[in-house]
Amino acid sequence: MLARRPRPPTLRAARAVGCCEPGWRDAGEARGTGSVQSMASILPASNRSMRPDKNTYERKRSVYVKNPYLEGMDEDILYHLDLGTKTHNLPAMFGDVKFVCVGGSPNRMKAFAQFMHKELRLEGDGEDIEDICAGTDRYCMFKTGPVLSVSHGMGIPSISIMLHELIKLLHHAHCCDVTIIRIGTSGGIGIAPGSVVITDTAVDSFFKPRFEQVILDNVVTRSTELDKELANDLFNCSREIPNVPTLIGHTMCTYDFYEGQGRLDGALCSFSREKKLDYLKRAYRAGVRNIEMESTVFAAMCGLCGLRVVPMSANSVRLKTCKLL
Ligand SMILES: O=P(O)(O)O[C@H]1O[C@H](CO)[C@@H](O)[C@H]1O
Ligand SMILES: O=c1cc[nH]c(=O)[nH]1
Repeated sequence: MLARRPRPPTLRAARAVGCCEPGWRDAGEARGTGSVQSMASILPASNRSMRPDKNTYERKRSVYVKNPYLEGMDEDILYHLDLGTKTHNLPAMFGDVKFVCVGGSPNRMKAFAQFMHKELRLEGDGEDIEDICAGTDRYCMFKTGPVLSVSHGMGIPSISIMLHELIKLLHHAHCCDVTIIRIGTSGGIGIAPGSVVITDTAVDSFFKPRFEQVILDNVVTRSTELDKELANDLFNCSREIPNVPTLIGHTMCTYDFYEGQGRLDGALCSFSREKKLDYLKRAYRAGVRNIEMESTVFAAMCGLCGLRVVPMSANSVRLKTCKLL
């Protein structure tokens, strides 16, 4: 581990990522305990290079967009966030953002922002924190100090629309050295219910570390490389938290909650219980410890645009350890 730089005073007290705070659970999903991670301990710590252009902390790592058309545009409207470059002063509103935490549900992300507000000991109780995207009901966004908490809905298409606009927002706001963490739920494979999986590799349904984006009528394969040092930092933080089993493992990202994850209780099911078990066991042998629905595109897009990125999910159990024997 490389030597840490001194932390900004506003963040010294940051204790973060409260997955077990009120609002963490969605109706209908049985989930166990979440985790509380120390965000203070994962402040920009390294001078190691990272995609896409080997920038270092000493030189500040900007949030990139990779779209030659954007620069020539008179105005950029972030439709689904209800924000824009002409209607809002994005640098003033968001220029100090250092951490972005995303998750599927609006209530969870609001509860998380309120939790962070208290952890950072900011003025007031944070209960009246406002949804910055209230003008649209697509996504919710809350800001407390340097932490942005954003909902992304379910699945790759939903999170990818949000990420396009979020990344442009961070770029327009001139943010640098931004860490992004998905604090989600997942189905665990061969691990204790309620444990938290910090993803080291996001894989697709074929257990491959890739994200296939259809662009026009081409399939473009993108890397799902994650920030291993951030994953290790988060894991080290988890050691400070009793009673929340935490591990680092591969996360499988599927396009569907039911058939895609081997569920027998969807409206459609064309495979046997044995086939399901065989698939989940093969996933386990490939290093997969949990399943969710966003990690590959999250890794691919954020990695390409210069953010430190890691998905992290608390899990209910899809395949019990005893079934692996
Ligand atoms: O808990 P969130 O963040 O919504 O994520 C998980 O839960 C949803 C399915 O219930 C999928 O989006 C999956 O990735
Ligand atoms: O995608 C998901 C999310 C939560 N739990 C699951 O089993 N799968």
